[in-house]
Amino acid sequence: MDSTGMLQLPEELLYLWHSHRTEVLLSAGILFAIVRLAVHWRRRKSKEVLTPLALTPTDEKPLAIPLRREQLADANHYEAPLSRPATRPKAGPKRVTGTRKTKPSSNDVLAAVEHIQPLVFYYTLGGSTKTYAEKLADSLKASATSDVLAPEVLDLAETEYDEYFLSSPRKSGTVYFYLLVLPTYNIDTNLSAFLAHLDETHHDFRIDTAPLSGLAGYSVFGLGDRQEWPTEQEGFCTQAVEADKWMAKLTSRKRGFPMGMGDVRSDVAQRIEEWTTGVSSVMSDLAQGRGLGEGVAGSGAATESADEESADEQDDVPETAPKKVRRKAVKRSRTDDLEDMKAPIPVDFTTTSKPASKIPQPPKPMVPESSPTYTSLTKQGYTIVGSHSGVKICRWTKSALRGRGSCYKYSFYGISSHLCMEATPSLSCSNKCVFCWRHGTNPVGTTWRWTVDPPDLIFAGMKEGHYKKIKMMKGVPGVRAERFSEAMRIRHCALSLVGEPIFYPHINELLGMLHREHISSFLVCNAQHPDQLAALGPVTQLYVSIDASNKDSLRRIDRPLHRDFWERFMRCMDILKQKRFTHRTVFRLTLVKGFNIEEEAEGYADLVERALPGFVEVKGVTYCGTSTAAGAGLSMQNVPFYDEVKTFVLALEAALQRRGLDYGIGAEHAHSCCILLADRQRFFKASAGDGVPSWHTLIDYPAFFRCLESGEAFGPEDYVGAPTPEWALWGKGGFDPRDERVDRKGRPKVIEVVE
Ligand SMILES: Cc1cc2nc3c(=O)[nH]c(=O)nc-3n(C[C@H](O)[C@H](O)[C@H](O)COP(=O)(O)O)c2cc1C
Ligand code: SF4
Repeated sequence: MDSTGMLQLPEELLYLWHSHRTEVLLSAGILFAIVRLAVHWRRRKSKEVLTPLALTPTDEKPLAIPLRREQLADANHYEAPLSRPATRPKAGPKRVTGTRKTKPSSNDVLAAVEHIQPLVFYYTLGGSTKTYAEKLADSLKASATSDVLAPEVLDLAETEYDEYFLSSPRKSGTVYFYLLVLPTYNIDTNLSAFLAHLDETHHDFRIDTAPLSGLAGYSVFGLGDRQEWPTEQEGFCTQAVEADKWMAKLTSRKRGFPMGMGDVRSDVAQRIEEWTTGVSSVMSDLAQGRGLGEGVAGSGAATESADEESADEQDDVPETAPKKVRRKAVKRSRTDDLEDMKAPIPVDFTTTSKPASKIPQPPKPMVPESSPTYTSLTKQGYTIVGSHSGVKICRWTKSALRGRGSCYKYSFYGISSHLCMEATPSLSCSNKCVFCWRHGTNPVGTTWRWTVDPPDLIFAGMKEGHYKKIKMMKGVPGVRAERFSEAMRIRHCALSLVGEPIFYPHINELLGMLHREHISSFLVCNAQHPDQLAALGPVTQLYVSIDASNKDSLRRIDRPLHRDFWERFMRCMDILKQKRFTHRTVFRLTLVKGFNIEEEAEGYADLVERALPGFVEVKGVTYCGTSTAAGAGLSMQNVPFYDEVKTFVLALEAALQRRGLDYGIGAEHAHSCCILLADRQRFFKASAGDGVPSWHTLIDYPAFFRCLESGEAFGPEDYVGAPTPEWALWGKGGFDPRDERVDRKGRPKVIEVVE
């Protein structure tokens, strides 16, 4: 190229650029894009190779957890509750993935299990706890089977807590039941460290809330010294109580049997023996696949009394309203015939003499399973027995099981509420009292027009229903082992739940069955069935509800279905006067402010003069808040204060004395707003020991059964019991100081003594 050509080259290039620049730029862009895509694709490929595919086996070791809980992932334990993220979580909203895990129920845990392995843990300083733990183990060993193996005994001082108390031990086909036998020391010991470990495990946010839920169950027994630490508030067995509390949380309430407690200076041997029997039977139940109880894991389904409505006892309340009273004019049969009644024959309780219908209707069940009444009653906690009877455990029974006091019948007559069954053989009644607890769906009537269940079926069904409900209490916190064991033998029956017990044609046979099993009977009737009252056989204590002192008041408050209700009522007074020689008779007055208190003391005194009952129980009404009550114009305003009940009782006592009747105040139970007047002639007498006269309102139950079995005639004076306890006398409040008093939330309450 010459020099001229050289000079023209830039011009040529510029010309070329101007004429082809679009194509050049486009081609360069495409080339660049291709290169970028190629680079990107290569990078992605290399990334995928670095991360193994899900579920692909890898040789990489899992990250070690730099904490003291490594063994949680150990194959000998249930799944590790710790889950630590391998990478730092990104900031931003938390994303939750995966499926919701349900907690294993006791039955799930037991599904594939062949044996129960009891583990006995103990702690000791002085040696006594070790001795009892070994005795326990020997006893369990003696009764060991292929289902419930002989126990292993472990000293907590030599046990790795993490091995047993961080997750449930696991062995194929075996599930463990922990038995903890613990003393209490108010000084720092290894036991304090053990309790701290349980506390820490429960509060450790990294650990599952119930890491020991894989256990079949657990139970704790405490040894303490009552001489130095008389009550739980003062320190008796507090460390065992604490262990029980933590174990309940860690196992998700798998308390298999209530906590037992024994005093090393007195009853420990007996208490631990009872507890051993209890835990053995629970383990056998578990081995036979019966689970820990009904309802929920650990039988904790039963309502916790501390949280429960503070409804007062619901006994002795009569029936609610019928829509329409249907009179069945069957001729009144003689009560003597009731005993022999085998077929369901309608019994007429009225005094009308209408001829019977030409075409008799076949009797129907009173409360069929398909009826709304059945649903309503079972919802309220009643167990329906057969077709017309019911049983329910009352709040006092639950309270007594937890050592929190019995009902007023304990203070007045010596009935421990945890030994008491509340039942009725007739859910139907012939009144519709304004203060009735039932919610308006109950059967009512003046005649028995339903099928009649045989008494043995009723008796067996009542007991079964009662024990079933008691058993449901075994996992409830605070239930005392010895009371739970005692409760498995019914000693008293309050035939008063709802309805009218003497409505049932075979009431005497049913009473006979109770008495043959040495179960005492308290029967409450509504003073509307004089013939049945006259024919009533032996009863330990016979109540008649006296809800008013005159006809108008009675109509207003009881709203009776019988037209001749007042005549019936007065006839019952006369029958009761006769019965005072054979029966321990009681007037039950329920005071409703604005209905039956004001200016009625004189009228009630007249009734007492007519019937001469052994006792007059005066009780303020308990407001049930139902629509029935509201419809009758009842509100909290109608519930008298205890002071008002006291004022009334003093007025009644004075009115009785003016009539020359020697009644005095024998006992009180301020908590139930209840006061007892008693016939001084019969129940204020010299004590066997010191000869000093005092009130004797308690009942000698063994003497009652002896009288009954002797076949001789006997009266209420033949089974008068020991003196009324000091704390139950007038002015002392009536709360047994040995029981713990708590408020509605279960917190200890200061005892207010009424002076
Ligand atoms: C220093 C000391 C403190 C105690 N503190 C309590 C206590 O607070 N509450 C209790 O109920 N018993 C208490 N006790 C009683 C023991 O719990 C009881 O004697 C138990 O049987 C001891 O068990 P061990 O012999 O296996 O160590 C205490 C005993 C001692 C020696
Ligand atoms: S008498 Fe029995 S059923 Fe009635 S409140 Fe007392 S414990 Fe309960």
